[in-house]
Amino acid sequence: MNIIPPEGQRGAPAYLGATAGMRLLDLENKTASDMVLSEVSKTISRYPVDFRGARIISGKEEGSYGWITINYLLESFMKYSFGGRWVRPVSSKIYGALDLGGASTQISFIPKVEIADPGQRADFKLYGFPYSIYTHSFLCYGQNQALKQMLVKAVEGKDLSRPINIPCYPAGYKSTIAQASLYNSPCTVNSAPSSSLVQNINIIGTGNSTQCQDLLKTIYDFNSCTGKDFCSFDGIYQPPVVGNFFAFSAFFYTFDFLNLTSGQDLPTVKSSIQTFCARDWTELQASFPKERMDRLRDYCANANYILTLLLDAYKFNENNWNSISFMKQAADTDIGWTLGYMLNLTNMIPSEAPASVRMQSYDVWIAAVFFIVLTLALGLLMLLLYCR
Ligand SMILES: Nc1ncnc2c1ncn2[C@@H]1O[C@H](COP(=O)(O)OP(=O)(O)O)[C@@H](O)[C@H]1O
Repeated sequence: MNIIPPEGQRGAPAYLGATAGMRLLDLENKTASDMVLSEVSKTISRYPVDFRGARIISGKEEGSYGWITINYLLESFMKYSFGGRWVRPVSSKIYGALDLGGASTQISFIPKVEIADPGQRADFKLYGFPYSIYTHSFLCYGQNQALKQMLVKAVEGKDLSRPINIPCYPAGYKSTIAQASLYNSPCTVNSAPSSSLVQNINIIGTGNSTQCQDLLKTIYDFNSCTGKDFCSFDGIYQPPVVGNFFAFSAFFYTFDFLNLTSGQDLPTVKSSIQTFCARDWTELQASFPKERMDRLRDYCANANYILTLLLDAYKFNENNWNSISFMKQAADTDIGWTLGYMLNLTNMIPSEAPASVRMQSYDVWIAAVFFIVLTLALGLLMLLLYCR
């Protein structure tokens, strides 16, 4: 309400889209998630805007709208050639999107090969050109749920009366967690032991990147990809990654905190994360007194999670690592699925190329030069005729 001028508020379309946190609640307790949506709808309806509804968007929508957002902001879809024709954009100029949330993560890009699984394909027609993108959203692999899965794996089969070492937490970090809290999500509930979950578990951080990555790799099911040609994990089809990517939201937050968003190569990234993880917890707190404690504790775990997700799951490697840009914004606008959602629902991106289009500045410049030359030539001709 602060941003939209009062005279524009009543006509301003407003939508609420909910993502993976609500998808999980919907699985756990549908009545509760319906109540949340109905309450937020009631509240937003009281505002003087054109509210058009609240709903949980699908993972496919979340992945697709993130991809639309970045390419819209970078103007990858718009190719208008001199002469007034729209030409097909160069596909290498179209970016892939990597989004990491709290409860899910999305990967979307235009692959080199035909997309073999229609379940992971989204088709669009934008400005007159068709696009088929590969997109997949992994529920339970957002960073909060991934770390919960990591803790479950760390305590599995251990004697819980003794302290448990957690290599993903900074060296010297100590805490006590309720056993039940590890299994209070649809992402981990099926791993709960049959005994009652009443123990309190003492955990100790050991800050070891290599062991942390080994532990994190156990949360993916790579076996279900055995024998499949193109597969990331959990048996999910994924063609080889190709082209340039933007990695945003939590990919950015974690790498920004570790000063790793300036295009560092993979060995540098790995060694920075290793050094950060090995730092003593007391010293870390003293060095970052303003940082939220839970975030400071999780940066080591999240950074290693990002490495395993990009390298082991999505199969980026040392050669194409630098095709990933870790960004928060493009064209001074925050990147995420929300802008793409809005552009789609308000039909801001036409599916057909506009019949008449504004001239691009380059074309205007050429036209101006042409006009001046023509005027001068005509002037000279008239002068010549007059003198005769
Ligand atoms: N400024 C920040 N610094 C570090 N981590 C953040 C920041 N903002 C959000 N996060 C973390 O990034 C993850 C994704 O956040 P967000 O994109 O808001 O969530 P979601 O996509 O699940 O709605 C969460 O784990 C959240 O705790």
